Amino acid sequence: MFSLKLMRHVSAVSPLSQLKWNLWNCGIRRGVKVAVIGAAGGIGQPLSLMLKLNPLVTELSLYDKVDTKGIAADLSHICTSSTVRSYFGKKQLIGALECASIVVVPAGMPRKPGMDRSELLDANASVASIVAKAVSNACPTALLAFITNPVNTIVPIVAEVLKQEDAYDPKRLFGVTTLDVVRAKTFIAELLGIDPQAVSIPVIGGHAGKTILPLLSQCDPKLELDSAEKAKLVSRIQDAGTEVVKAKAGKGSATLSMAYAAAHFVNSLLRAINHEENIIECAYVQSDLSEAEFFASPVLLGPEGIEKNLDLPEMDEEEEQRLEDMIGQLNKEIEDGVKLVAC
Ligand SMILES: NC(=O)c1ccc[n+]([C@@H]2O[C@H](COP(=O)([O-])OP(=O)(O)OC[C@H]3O[C@@H](n4cnc5c(N)ncnc54)[C@H](O)[C@@H]3O)[C@@H](O)[C@H]2O)c1
Ligand SMILES: O=C(O)C[C@H](O)C(=O)O
Repeated sequence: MFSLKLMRHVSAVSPLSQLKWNLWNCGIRRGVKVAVIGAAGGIGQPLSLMLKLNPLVTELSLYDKVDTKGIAADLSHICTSSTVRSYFGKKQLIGALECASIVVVPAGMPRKPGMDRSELLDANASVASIVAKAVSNACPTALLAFITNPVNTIVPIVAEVLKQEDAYDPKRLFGVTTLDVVRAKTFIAELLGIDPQAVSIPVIGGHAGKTILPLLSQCDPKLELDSAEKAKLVSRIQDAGTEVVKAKAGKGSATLSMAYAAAHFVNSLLRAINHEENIIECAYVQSDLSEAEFFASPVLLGPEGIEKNLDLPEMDEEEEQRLEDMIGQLNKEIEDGVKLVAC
C-alpha cells in the first residue's frame, strides 16, 4: 500500500523519477520474471507451459492482445513454484513487462503456404515496434528475445526503435534462430543414426532461406558427405520452416518445435543470468563479424546478455561461397527494417 501510494506520488513528479522508481522497486524484488508477449498463440502457449516447468523462472507474465486469463488460470494449477500472471490488451502491456528480466516475443502473424517470411513484415513490424517502445519504458534492462518473423528485419527494427527511445543496448537484443540449430541437429542425427543431443553444429547468418547457413564442416561428430549430399542437407535445413508451413496447409507454421527451441534459448539466458559460465548459443545479434550489421553466430552469454560475440567458426570453401551469396539478401532485409523506422 505504502509503495503504491509513493509510486503514484513519484509518477506525478516526472517520467524519469517514475523510471528510477521502477528500477529500484524491481531491484528489491527477488527472482526472475519472464514475460511472454503473444502468449495466447500457437508458440506462446506451449512456450509458456515449458517456462512454467523451468525452476529458474519465479514469475511468468503472460501477455497477448487477446485475453490470457484462461491460459494463466490453467498454467497456474501446475505444481511448480513460479507465479503466473495474466495481462491482455494495450493498457496492460506495461504491467506485463515491469520488472521483467527476460522478454520473449512470439507475437505476430505466421506464414501461409506460398508466402515468404518477408511478406509478414507489414503485419508484424508494428507489433515489434509497440513491444520495443513499451520495453524501453517498463524494463529497459531486460534481455529481449524476438521470435516474430521476419526475424532478419524485425530485430533491426527493434534496434532502431530502442535507439529512438535512448534505450538500445546491443548486448541485450536477440533474434531467436535456435530452431535452425535444433533442426540441423535432428536431421544430422537421423543421417548418422545417433542421439540428436550428441550433435553440435553452428548455424550462422539469418533466419530466412539461403541466409540460414548450417556449417556442416564444423559438425561434431564429423560428417563424411560429398558435395551433393551436403547441398541436399543444407537445403533441407533451410527449407524446414516451409516444410512445416506446407504440412499445416494454411493452419500456420512451426509452433511446437519453436516452443521447444525458444524454451531452450530462454533457459540459456536464465542460466547466464544466474552466472553459470560458458553458455554459448547461436543467435541473430548486432555484429561486426561479416558485412551485415546483424548476423547470427555463436555468442557467449552472461548476466547482462552478450558477454562476447565469438569469432566466426571456420568454414570450408563451399560455406564461404554460401556466405558470400547470402550477404546481399541479408543486408537488404536489414535495410528494409531501418528504412521502415526512419520514415
Ligand atoms: N524465429 C523462428 O524461428 C520462428 C519459428 C516459428 C514461428 N515464428 C514466427 O512467430 C510468430 C508467431 O507465430 P505463431 O504460430 O505463434 O502465431 P499465432 O497466430 O498462433 O500467435 C500469435 C499470437 O500473437 C498475438 N498478437 C498479435 N499481435 C499482437 C500484439 N500487438 N500484441 C500482443 N500479442 C499479439 C496473437 O493474438 C496471437 O495470440 C510468427 O511471426 C511466426 O512467423 C518464428
Ligand atoms: O517458416 C516459418 O514461417 C516459421 C519459422 O520461421 C520457421 O522456420 O519454422
